[in-house]
Amino acid sequence: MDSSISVLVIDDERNLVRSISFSLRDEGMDVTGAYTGAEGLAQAKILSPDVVLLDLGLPDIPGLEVLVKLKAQQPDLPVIMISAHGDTRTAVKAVKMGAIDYITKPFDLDELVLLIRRSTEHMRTLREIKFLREKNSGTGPLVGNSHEMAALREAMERVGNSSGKTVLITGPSGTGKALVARALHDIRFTDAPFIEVNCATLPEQLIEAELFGAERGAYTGANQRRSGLIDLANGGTLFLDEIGEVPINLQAKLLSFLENRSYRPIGAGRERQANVFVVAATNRTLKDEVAEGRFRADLFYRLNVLPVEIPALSKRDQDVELLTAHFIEKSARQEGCEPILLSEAVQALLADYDWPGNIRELKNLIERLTILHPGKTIKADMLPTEFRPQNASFQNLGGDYRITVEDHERQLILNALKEADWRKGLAAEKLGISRHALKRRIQRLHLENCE
Ligand SMILES: Nc1ncnc2c1ncn2[C@@H]1O[C@H](COP(=O)(O)OP(=O)(O)OP(=O)(O)O)[C@@H](O)[C@H]1O
Repeated sequence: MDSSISVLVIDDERNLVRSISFSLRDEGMDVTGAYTGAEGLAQAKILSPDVVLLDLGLPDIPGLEVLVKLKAQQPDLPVIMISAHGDTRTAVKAVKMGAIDYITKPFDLDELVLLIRRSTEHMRTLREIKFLREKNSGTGPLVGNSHEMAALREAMERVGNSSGKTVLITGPSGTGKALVARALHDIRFTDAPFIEVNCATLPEQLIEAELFGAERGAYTGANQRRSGLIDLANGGTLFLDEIGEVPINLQAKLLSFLENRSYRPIGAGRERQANVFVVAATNRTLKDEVAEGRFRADLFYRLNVLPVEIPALSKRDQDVELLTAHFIEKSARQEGCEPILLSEAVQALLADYDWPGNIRELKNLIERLTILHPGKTIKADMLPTEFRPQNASFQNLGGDYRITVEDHERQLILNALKEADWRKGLAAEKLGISRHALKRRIQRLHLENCE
């Protein structure tokens, strides 16, 4: 029951207001009716409702004008427009002017209930993001409300405010290592250089000269003295991204620099000093690299003094919803369009997905959907194929999309579990998903007691 949702219906058709009120109250919502624009505006001021249903054709003030006034009173109030059949143009205009969505008369009351729930949920998430952003302004633009994220923020505060000079950030690709590196720099310094070096993209022959610098004539083509990036980072941060890719023959020189912050540019007679905070990052397991002989053990231990680990997104699925809402808002701002909305089926599919490309994959997906379907409600068949459950039919669904997908999923999972004699690892393999994803689905579909 949605006892916490209060709805203001502004429409001059008294019968319609009555039947809407009846249905919504049945769903546990608080409903107030207003029959003119002026009355609606006054009620909105007194009640501060969670959502407003606003008719476009009111007798006293045009619906669009009421919308503008409502948004001026309460900018983040979700307003759903009610449009007459054939007036889609004005309804679309209203959405461009800030309404969250519209529904056309005659409409199905179940559809209206869904729309209200989705709109209030969307608004709640946006408010939560705003709140978290303000709360976390000390640790930069990191979004996420999972325990893992809280632990990460704590570790960052500790490391950023410590006197430690070397940090190693580890985590799979796309989890936010570069973002964390920048945030650590921002905690430690207010106005200092932040120099980023991607050790994977620099050609092996150039990396030494780039990092340490070179004297004129030190090698063929060195026509003038060249400052190294370490020199440029002096007094600030040197971010060594993809540290696992540093060629083995350069690792000793790097180690020596990390130990005493002194280095010798190529061809130079004397050593130089640089006071830099070194933040290194890798998506490799450096211990394995050491075991395989590709990474020096002493360099690994020197780097690993202050480790910061970022877990894969699949290990903190609690963050998916907030990150999704964050990227929806950001992409809409970037594209200058209304934010997309996600249907319940899509929300369920995103929550279940394993995100092998982590946050980068989620960000790219939302950007793509925003560009392709600006301001639209995203349905399951608009998602790339990897998001859709195998063998589920997406044609001709008509009814409750989520339930239909869930039925397919439940049946597939039960079949796989039975075939695998209830061994989850084997069943997950048959389904082509991870054991972790299978466990989550078993919980969501309440299949725990079927064994
Ligand atoms: N917690 C977060 N909140 C908001 N945005 C995030 C978060 N984590 C990552 N991102 C965004 O996701 C994208 C990928 O992050 P980033 O480039 O920092 O990952 P990475 O771990 O350094 O990846 P790689 O190992 O491939 O270099 C970036 O656009 C980043 O801004």
